[in-house]
Parts: sequence; structure tokens; C-alpha cells
Amino acid sequence: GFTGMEEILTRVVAPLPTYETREKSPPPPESNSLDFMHFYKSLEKEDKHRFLSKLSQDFGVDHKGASELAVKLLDTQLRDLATILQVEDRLRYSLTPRYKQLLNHISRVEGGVKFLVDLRADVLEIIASKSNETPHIKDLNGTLKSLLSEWFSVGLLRLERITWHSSCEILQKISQYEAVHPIRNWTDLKRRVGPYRRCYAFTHAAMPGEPLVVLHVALTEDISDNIQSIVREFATLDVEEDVNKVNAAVFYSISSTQAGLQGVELGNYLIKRVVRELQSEFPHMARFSSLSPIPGFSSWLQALLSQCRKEGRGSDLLSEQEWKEVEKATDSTSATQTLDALRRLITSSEWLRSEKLSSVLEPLLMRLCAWYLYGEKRRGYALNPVANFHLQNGASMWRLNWLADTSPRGIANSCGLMVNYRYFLNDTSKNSSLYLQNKVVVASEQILGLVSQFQKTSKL
Ligand SMILES: CC(C)(COP(=O)(O)OP(=O)(O)O)[C@@H](O)C(=O)NCCC(N)=O
Repeated sequence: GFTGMEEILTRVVAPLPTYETREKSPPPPESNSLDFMHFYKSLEKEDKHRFLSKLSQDFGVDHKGASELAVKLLDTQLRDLATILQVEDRLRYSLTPRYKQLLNHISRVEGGVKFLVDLRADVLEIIASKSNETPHIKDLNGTLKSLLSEWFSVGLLRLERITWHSSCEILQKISQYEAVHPIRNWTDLKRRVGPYRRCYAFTHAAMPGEPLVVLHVALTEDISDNIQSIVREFATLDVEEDVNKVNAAVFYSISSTQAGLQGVELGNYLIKRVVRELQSEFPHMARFSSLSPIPGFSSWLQALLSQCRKEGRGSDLLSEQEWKEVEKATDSTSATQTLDALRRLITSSEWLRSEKLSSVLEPLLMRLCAWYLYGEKRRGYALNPVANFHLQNGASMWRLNWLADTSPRGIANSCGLMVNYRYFLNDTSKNSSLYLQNKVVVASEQILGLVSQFQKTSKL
């Protein structure tokens, strides 16, 4: 209950020691941390949210003390530097939230780091649900994120290659965490770690046996343009011996497993680390690229088509020639009928089996999808989350692939299209800052060509 919360917080969240005694106060008993963890785990979800709001609100920064020191710092501006530095250090210390020490103490007990990772996942849930507007919870998130970023910095992570000889426990987790192309059975799993494949994960000593982020790689002659050639399910007898067949590394799935580590950018670091690993194993390897899904394209397209239908602007999307072909292919007689037929066609997968239909749809879907990836934005960055992820890493939008994922999921989510985000190693840091600071999307001739076709045809 509420009183229980009040009691536990007052008891275990020790007041911030005074500036003078800050390095002399002994750590509180470990039992405080254990009691806090035990109490928190016993709460229901909504009580957890209430508890975290209370913790962040009543046990955070002493705002009054901080503002007094800020005024004092202003007064000392004319004093000697040593005095100014002294007052700055007091001000800095006064901005330490009271709960920060508790978080530090919890990180030192058994299972404490994992507890804090999961705690941040709950904090992120509260922020996402906007259930409470207190800015304090955002402060708590900031404090947790900066602590976790230090503890999970690259130097403290371990790169593990997952093979068929890895433990069943970790192989089972790899299978369960695979979020992009679900692993269907043992054969599939064995293939993912078998010849011409690599599977890597980052682990951390504080969370043994827990893959924090997992990357699946295919070693190929050239950059793959379709996923079936990578995840098709058949046991393979070939042994990985023909090194000359390996010129490219294709990242075809990446998943982070800890919601509480969002924003710590583990995926980006893992890709860069794996590139270095592969370069040392295959010195002549020079092509590194993702083969990525395009989640959200179909629903974006459906919304666009229904909007055009409502406003009777179908001709904005299709050229005259395309209109005629779609009308003929779908036996439509009016523009609205054609748009309806087009929408139905795209959601079904019947066009996949008809040479005629797919040849009509290819140029249309390719340029619409190129625009969706390159032109559609959210707060200035790529609307598509996978594009945003790879562009932040400094990859370039390199090739849009037709009939790249003909599975039911691939057709339903993105009309079978997939995209290669290519990592040109000498350009990634420059591309990344171009994207993050100037919102510039680095793209290939193919993509730019498709985008300009879209802009010519559609007057959107
Ligand atoms: C794409 C992923 C791995 C990026 O994780 P990460 O590098 O840690 O980024 P961030 O969460 O720190 O912003 C992550 O967002 C994820 O697992 N997404 C769902 C699966 C996918 N690959 O889209």
C-alpha cells in the first residue's frame, strides 16, 4: 500500500550526505538495496508506476539548495578562480538526485544491474504511456540511462560468437529473441549458425548468459538482394571451406533483448565490432551491408491510396500509362474503382503469381517505396524506424530490392520489398553526423533515381 511505499522509501533512500561529508559517509547496509528490490518486485504494475513517480518526485534533486548555490555562484563571478571552481563543485553536487546513490548501491548487489535494466524498462513504459506528466520521471530516466551507458560501454561488453557448440541455454535465447525472421525449428537454428553464417552477441559480466543484442550475418559472394536465399529452410551439407566464395557480409537480422537498454546504442556498436571481427577473419572482405525489412510500408501505402481516393487525386500517384494498365489488369472502369482494385491487389498476394500484374506493379511500388524510405520523415528523421537506425549508424540507403521477401509476412508488411543499407567503412562516421546534425540521407543513384521519378509523376 501507499504507506508501505512511504516507509520503504524513507528508510532506504538515504538523504544525500552534506558536501563536506560526501566522501566520508559509509555505504548503507546492503539489506537496504535488497529490501528495495524485493519490495519493488512484489508490486503490481500500476503500483510500480506510482512508486517510481513517488521516488522521482520526493527523492530527487533538492531544487531549493541547488538554486541557492546557483545564486552564490553568480555572486562569486568576480572572485578568484579557485573559489569559483569550489562553488561550481558544490553546485554540481547539489544537482545529484538523492536516489542516485541508491541506484549505485543496488548495482553492486547480486542481480542488481539486471534489476536496474528492468526498472528503466518500467520507467520508459510510464513515459511512453504519458500516464503521468511529472517531469521528474524523465529525470529518473536520464539518471538511469547515464548510469547504464557507463556500465554497458563497449569496453565492458564481451563479444560472443554463437555456434552449434554454444550452450543450449544461449541457443534457446537466440531463438526466442530473434525478432526479425522468426526461427522455426532446430534445422533453421542450426542453419543460422552453420556454414557461411555468423551469429554474434554482446554479453556483460553483470548479466551472465544473457545476450544483450544479437546480430545474424550471412557470408556471401555478393550483397544479397533477397531473404529467401538466406533463411530458406534446408539442412545443408556444405562445409565452409571455399573462402574465395566469401566477399560480402550481409546483416539480415539484429535484435536488442533488453528494453531497459534502449538508447544505449548496443546494436550500432555490435555491427561495428562484428565488421572488425570479420575483417580479421576475411582480410579481403570489402562489402558490408544489411538486408533489411521495411515494416510499415504497406500500411503507409494503404493510407496514401485511401487519401487519394477520397480526394479524387488518384492520378497523382500513377502515370497515365500505369492507370491504363491497372484498369485493364483489374477490369476496372472508373478511377475510384481502379484505386479500390489497386488497394485490394496490393493487400492480397495474387499479383505475385501473375507475371502481368507484377510487371505492372513493380515500377509503381519501387518508386513509392523509395519515397517512403527517403522522403517520409518524423521530426526531420526517416519515418521508417529501421532506416533511421542504419542511417544513424552512418550506413547509406543503397539498394531497393523487388521480390526480396516473398513470404506472407514480407508481402503483407512491405509488398515483398527489402532494402540494403550499405556500410562504406570510410564514410560511416561522416554520414552519421551528416544525418544526425543536418538530417541528410545519404543514398545511392538507384534510390535517388526512383525518388526523382516519384516526384515527377506524383504532384504530392
Ligand atoms: C534495431 C535495434 C536492434 C537497435 O537497437 P540499439 O542499437 O540498441 O538502438 P537503441 O535502442 O539504443 O536506439 C532495436 O531497435 C531492435 O531490436 N528493434 C526491433 C527489431 C529490429 N531489428 O527492428
